[in-house]
Amino acid sequence: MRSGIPSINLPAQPEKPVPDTSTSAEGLQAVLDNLDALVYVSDFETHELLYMNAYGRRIWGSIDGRKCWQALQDSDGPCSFCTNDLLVADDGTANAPHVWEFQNQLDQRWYQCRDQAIQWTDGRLARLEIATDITERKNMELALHEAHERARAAAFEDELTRLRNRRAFFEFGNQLLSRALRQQSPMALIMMDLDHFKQVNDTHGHEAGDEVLRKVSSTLGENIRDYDILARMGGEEFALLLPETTEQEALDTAHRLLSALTSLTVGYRGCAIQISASFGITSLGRQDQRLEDLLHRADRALYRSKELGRCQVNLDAPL
Ligand SMILES: Nc1nc2c(ncn2[C@@H]2O[C@H](COP(=O)(O)OP(=O)(O)OP(=O)(O)O)[C@@H](O)[C@H]2O)c(=O)[nH]1
Repeated sequence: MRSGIPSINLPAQPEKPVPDTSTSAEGLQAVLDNLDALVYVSDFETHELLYMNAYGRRIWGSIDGRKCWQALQDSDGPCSFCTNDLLVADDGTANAPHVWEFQNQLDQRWYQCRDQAIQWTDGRLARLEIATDITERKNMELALHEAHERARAAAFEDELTRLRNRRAFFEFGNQLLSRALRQQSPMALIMMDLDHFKQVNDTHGHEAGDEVLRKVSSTLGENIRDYDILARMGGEEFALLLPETTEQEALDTAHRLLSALTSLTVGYRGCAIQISASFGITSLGRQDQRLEDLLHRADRALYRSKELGRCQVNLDAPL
């Protein structure tokens, strides 16, 4: 029966004997020198290079009596990250191969290294390393990691002002609250809302309003401590959580911030925009368990500031 595969007739070739190099030194040399990976052997104690295949010699040059740290890393002594200690057990027997990833200092490429202790041809203990270039994969991993970190940071950042956003306020605020409760240390919260901000938008336009929000944010940021949590909670409302801060210190801070904001002039397309803000303050009370307890009181104090004519600071103390 005919199969569906067309057959071709090749002219008869005279049979040539193929030399069996599969186990000869020549054959092994050909394999090692065509390998797409670095293979080297060095003396376990002196670090002198005993062998390096063509892949390695192309990148790091010939062995020439050099030590592995001279040829491969161009360093002044044995590498601080040398893995030799991991390759031999306390009783002198060889451990399982140690596999790790590492960026070479000379060519800056990433390698996955597979290290093991072996007995060299003259009987001495040696280190065998086989290293494959994983730079492309590593760069992709690093790019992914960076993108992930950026996305994470963006999820906690207010896009317009670069301050922390509401989500970040609760995330970090709850951590600070837990610590304050545990250590029974003082803490205060200031809520702040710009006055008649709608008029800024209506008079100068939304972009001018955005510029005011940015300038207000940087002014607030310049007037607080590194460990205070400042966040834009939405619109023209800001929250400032002050760890290790008493009620009186929070009052002083709020007055200082109010003064900084009322002295601020925001320039926008030839216009000088002046602003003011209302503040509400509270401090951590004995019965408080949640951030919302403080937010509720600070909001009430802020509302009072608005009701009493704006551009002022009011306090709602805990029971
Ligand atoms: N430019 C700009 N405006 C915003 C943004 N978010 C909220 N707003 C505006 O902020 C204004 C808030 O107005 P209101 O809630 O009436 O408050 P207000 O005018 O500040 O009045 P009081 O708070 O009572 O003093 C509105 O006009 C919103 O459109 C923003 O990201 N950019």
